[in-house]
Amino acid sequence: MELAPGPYRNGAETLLHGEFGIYPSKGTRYALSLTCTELHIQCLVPKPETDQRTVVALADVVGCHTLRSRVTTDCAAYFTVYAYPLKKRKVAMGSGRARQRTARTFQVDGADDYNKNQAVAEKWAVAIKCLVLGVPVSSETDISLSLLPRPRRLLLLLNPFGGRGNALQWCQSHILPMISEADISFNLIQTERVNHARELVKGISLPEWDGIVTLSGDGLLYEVINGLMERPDWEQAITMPVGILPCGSGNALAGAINFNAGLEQAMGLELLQNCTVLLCHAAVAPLDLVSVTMASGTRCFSFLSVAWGFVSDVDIESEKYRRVGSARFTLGTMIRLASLHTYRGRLSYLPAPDGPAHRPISRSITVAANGRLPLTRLPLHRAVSDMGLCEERQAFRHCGSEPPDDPSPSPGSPPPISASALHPQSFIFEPAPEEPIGAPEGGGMDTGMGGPPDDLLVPLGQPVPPSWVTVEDDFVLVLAIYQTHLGADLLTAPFACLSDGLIHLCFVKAGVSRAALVRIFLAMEKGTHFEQACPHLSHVPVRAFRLEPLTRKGILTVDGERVEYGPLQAQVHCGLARLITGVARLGGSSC
Ligand SMILES: Nc1ncnc2c1ncn2[C@@H]1O[C@H](COP(=O)(O)OP(=O)(O)OP(=O)(O)O)[C@@H](O)[C@H]1O
Repeated sequence: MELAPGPYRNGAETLLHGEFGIYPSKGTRYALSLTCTELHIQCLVPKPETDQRTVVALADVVGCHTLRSRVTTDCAAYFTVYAYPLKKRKVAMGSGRARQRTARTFQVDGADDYNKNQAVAEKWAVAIKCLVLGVPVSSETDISLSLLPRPRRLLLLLNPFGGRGNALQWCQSHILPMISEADISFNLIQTERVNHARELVKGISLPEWDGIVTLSGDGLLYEVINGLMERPDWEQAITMPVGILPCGSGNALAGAINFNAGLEQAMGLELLQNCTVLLCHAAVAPLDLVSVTMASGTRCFSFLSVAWGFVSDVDIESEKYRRVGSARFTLGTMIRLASLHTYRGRLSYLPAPDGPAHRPISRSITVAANGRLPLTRLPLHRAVSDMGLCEERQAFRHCGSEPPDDPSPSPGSPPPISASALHPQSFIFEPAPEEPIGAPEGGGMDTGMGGPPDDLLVPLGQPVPPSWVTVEDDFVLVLAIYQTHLGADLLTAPFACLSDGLIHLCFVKAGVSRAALVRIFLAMEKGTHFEQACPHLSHVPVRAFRLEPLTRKGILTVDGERVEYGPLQAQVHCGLARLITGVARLGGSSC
């Protein structure tokens, strides 16, 4: 193998260059070149008639493993690159897209000595893994194992009843194989009831985890965020990277993550695969949270939206059509359109000054009277984890023990995940003993909720400050949204960013025709609804708002979860949480 420091193609620096065989070997030889973004594979033997080159985008790669043959006389070493490129495929109703697993195994055989070949294979594997994880590598870098961070440990929380109830099946068939290839250690827990995830995260020992990932819709992540914020050490807890693998029906945050990564709008399995690939890439970005306070004094933290009127009506009323998946919203929309309601209310808001708001959050650890963090370390029994798998692979990789006859996992076949690893009853978790568990009806929580002070708000009983704007009117809908997506296929606020410090207050006033409303929602799929200049639709970027329903009955939701009906107010806290987005941006990091 030789290092080729010069530019390769399009000015991209070549980090590594080498000539290898392939497994299974048929005498074919390839030249491999690795740049920061791509792996170029050029066939050398047999010589192709044209300059045929396969380019693997590292954005589609999730991991790379080194392998050794069981045949002791084989002194070659091997490395396998796992990638999931998007492929067009024929589906029942036309054509769709899906990611297709490719596992290419290269044979390093330049030396007569296994150890020398192994060193080369490891160098390639480390370089590829560094690039996938966003660890900076250049042609000057001395590539060695020490560059790699230790494998991540993720707590996976799966709601078996989210969406159409596919989460467990998709987890086994798509998620676990991919994250195992990415060397992610996991502990998978199936939630058993409402607020179970919330209780779990209140009791975990933070240093044991590099992230908490929900496998469901947005509701489960809402529980996780609020569970973290309920902890006495919330300031520390909320810096825990959180992620979402969409198995729900709305999947709004997953839609936003997909959009943030520059990927084409996706639904269902394609969205899940996109988000799992991004999860493997580890990059974390700040995420705005909005503190919502209700008349009862209940306070909760929201990452998505507050909705009243048409949107919350459809969301809650369509719950009964859950079995049809995301189509429940289309069905609910048609039904709601047929009996369009208007709601009288008072909407007050503090307009945002021009430009994004990046107010630093002061963090100070809440310490108990004895000077220690007021949390007990609790046992999380690891009956549902991949520990066995990881240890096996580790031993195989570094000691060369138990090498397989066939070092290459056959393309398309995921690594073996034991079905018993997914047994629904196989974990025990003790909730934090010092705090009462459970929340008031409506998804909120008691006033003991931690979190930063809402310095822009005055108590709900008092008039809003004079700098606020108030609109009293009949509304068809009021939607405060802070992410781009209201559902995986609803690009409601295309201008929103994960941490712009803005609440995008959107409202539609009474008088809008049904046809105009349909046009707005149809255009929302592409995010072009504001271009229609509908006079009834308004958008104001704000820092805080107060909503006072003057109609006696109605539905209010926070992140799609129903909350108590009545006045509420909210303020944004810029970048309070951390979201696994998989794409490195300025100010981001890795989990
Ligand atoms: N085992 C369980 N049984 C019943 N409900 C559960 C269970 N686990 C979690 N939940 C609750 O299910 C609710 C809905 O879950 P979630 O929002 O994640 O899925 P969804 O509603 O299908 O998706 P979306 O919010 O994207 O529409 C959550 O509020 C959560 O509290």
